[in-house]
Amino acid sequence: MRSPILDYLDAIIERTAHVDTGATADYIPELAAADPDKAAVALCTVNGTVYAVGDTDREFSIQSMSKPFAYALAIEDHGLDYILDRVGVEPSGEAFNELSLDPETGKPRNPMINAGAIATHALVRAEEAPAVDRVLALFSELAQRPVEIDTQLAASELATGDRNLGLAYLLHASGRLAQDPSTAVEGYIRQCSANVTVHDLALMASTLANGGVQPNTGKRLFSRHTTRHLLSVMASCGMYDAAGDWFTSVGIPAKSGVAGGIIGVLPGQVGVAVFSPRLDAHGNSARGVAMMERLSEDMGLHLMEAGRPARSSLRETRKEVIDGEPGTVYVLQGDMVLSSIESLVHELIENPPATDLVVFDMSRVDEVLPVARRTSAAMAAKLIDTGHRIVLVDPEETVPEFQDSQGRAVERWTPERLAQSQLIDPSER
Ligand SMILES: NC(=O)CC[C@H](N)C(=O)O
Repeated sequence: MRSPILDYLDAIIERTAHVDTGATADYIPELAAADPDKAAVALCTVNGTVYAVGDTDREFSIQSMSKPFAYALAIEDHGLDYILDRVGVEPSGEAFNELSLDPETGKPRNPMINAGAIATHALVRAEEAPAVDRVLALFSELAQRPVEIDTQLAASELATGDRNLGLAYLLHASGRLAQDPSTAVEGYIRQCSANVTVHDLALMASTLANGGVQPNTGKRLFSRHTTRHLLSVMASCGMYDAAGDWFTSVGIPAKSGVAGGIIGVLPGQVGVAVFSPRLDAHGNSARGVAMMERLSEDMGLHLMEAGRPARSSLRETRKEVIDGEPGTVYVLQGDMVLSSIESLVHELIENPPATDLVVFDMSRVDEVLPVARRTSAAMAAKLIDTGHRIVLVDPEETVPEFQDSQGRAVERWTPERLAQSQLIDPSER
């Protein structure tokens, strides 16, 4: 049976087929000659299954979508502070190939524009292998297949690469380039000429959605922290001078390339990739943007969407006689996140338990985030200080080492112990 997800992606291709504005990149002769009507879309959730439709076998150069991955590699090589000292993270509001550095710091403004990407490429450790080989090896790990350079394309871009060379000399003159200009530009252009499909890109993006772990091989390629940092930079700078338009309409971290690809990442959920070679004035795929807008709208990808308000974590409150003593049982449920712990604490403060014995039944709780643990430890201390005896029923050990914020251990019961000792006060039912 064909997956309805594939049928849905077919519909995305169909519904955006009429978008034929823009033109293929003309400053790289090989790209100018690309078939402009090719189109493909793919998605891959953090579970690792790729759904791809359209011209899915079509290989095209990764171009600027290589920048985020090379940047993450440089961070893993040197640590974030070292890289931040050399390349900024502020959106430039300028075209991707603008000949400019931040006038105050002399640094490239961010790693997603060419100035920052050339500087970043030169920062990738190259003692054991050329930086571009390490970047290619990384792409291959991400895509689960050997990714190779289109050498004809690389030669074509090098031949017309004056602007990037100009940028590299500018960086070099301000002491901001770790290699000599022509080596850096050649390596950077080869990095941009790696050939990929939307299938590859969806896997690459889903690794970022998955916090840096390739979902199928289980291999950690970037730390969680590097991944979070990278996605933040993609959100603010990934679409160049269209970053604001993009983030308000599509609302996910993304990166485009001048061959017509765009990747987008919904953290924790999914990586998406689209391909269509005609570019808009910002150098982003025109139909690709249209596809992404539809995907975002239909699948609710926008990060700023408030979503369903978090359900209260308090399922019910019961007054019971437990072991012959009156007690109050709070039955909690779901994930304990900021909003749910806040609603519980609010309830405990507005309607303090009337009994000394207070039981928190956490049998239905899935996960307790650190913020919820801290807040509940502080709340527990207040309840103990006001004379309450606290019992936790937590068979799944969602908080294995829970104590109140004064370091006092709280009592733990099994669900059976609670069930046996319960004698529900009929007047409360
Ligand atoms: N936006 C892009 O994809 C630009 C990449 C291209 N290789 C360049 O440096 O001009």
